[in-house]
Amino acid sequence: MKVGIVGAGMVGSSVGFALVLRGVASEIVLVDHNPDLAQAQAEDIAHAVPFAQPTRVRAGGYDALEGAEVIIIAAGVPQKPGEDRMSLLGRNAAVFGDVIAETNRVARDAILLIASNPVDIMTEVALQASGLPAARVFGSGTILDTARFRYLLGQHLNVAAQSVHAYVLGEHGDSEVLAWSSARSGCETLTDFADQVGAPITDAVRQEVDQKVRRAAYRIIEGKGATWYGIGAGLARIVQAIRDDQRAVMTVSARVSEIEGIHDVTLSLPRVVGRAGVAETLIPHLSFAEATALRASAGMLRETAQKLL
Ligand SMILES: NC(=O)C1=CN([C@@H]2O[C@H](COP(=O)(O)OP(=O)(O)OC[C@H]3O[C@@H](n4cnc5c(N)ncnc54)[C@H](O)[C@@H]3O)[C@@H](O)[C@H]2O)C=CC1
Ligand SMILES: CC(=O)C(=O)O
Repeated sequence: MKVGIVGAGMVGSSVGFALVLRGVASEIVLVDHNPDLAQAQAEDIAHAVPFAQPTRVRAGGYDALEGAEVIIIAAGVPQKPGEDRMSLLGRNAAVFGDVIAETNRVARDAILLIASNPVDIMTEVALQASGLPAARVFGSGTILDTARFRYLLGQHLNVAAQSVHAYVLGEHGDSEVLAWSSARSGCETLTDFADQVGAPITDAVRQEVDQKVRRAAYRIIEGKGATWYGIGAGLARIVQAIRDDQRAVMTVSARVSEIEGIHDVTLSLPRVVGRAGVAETLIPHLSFAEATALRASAGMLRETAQKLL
């Protein structure tokens, strides 16, 4: 599969690297408005190929994206320490005007996979600017927050994160909702599993995990300037689900006609992802508090998108 990456900075290069390590793409093309950067990243990533999987890695202009089946968009600015994702909106929406016009021109059949922040609104911008079907324009959404949630629960329960089934819903951002009530480990409810292994989920544990998930980006950006490994791996995992038509359930950001009384909003819910993109949206059972928080998150995203578009 040919995969295009627009924006060859930390996120773009990390997903390129992860695609090579996982052997997901036969060809990767990096595009950036700084062509020297794209060229240098492509060369560096290509040098990992002999240690990984056969992949052609190159840099190019937009014309080089012709024939790409998936285009990942990670162009724009990242947060500075202390800055929230929403504050990037004006700057990144301006970048997307040019980017989507170009991807439309050269690769209208591609799936657009959005990573730039604020990712839910940027996905809505890409959806409207491209005019493509909603199934083929979606964002990484809370795939990273869900990974953070599963990892932390796995640590608490002393079990593999892969055996923890728990989702973060709504905005990829401050209003996100950790769906504790539907979380499972193995086939047990989270609380049953936790009690059996002697690691109960107390209020203090909930609070600590919630803050560690919700504040992860702020903490990491404070320490190293940006985040890239987690999202790089997550984006490569989504591309793999598309390439192999896996119909894997993932929390990605896409348009839903209605959720918790809010209409036509783009946010993360558990979704079936396969060759055609988003094949199904699942509406989870939530506690009253979770449903209320999801309504607030959806309402905020809808209002923000309406003001912008
Ligand atoms: N969805 C998620 O979970 C995550 C999203 N992000 C977001 O990803 C985006 C990229 O972050 P980084 O890679 O750290 O930033 P970066 O600054 O390292 O890379 C961004 C790249 O975009 C390029 N660019 C800017 N305007 C462009 C245009 N018009 N056409 C082509 N390329 C253009 C820049 O030259 C730069 O190389 C940010 O918005 C950041 O907030 C970052 C981490 C996680
Ligand atoms: C930067 C960002 O969105 C994250 O690491 O969650």
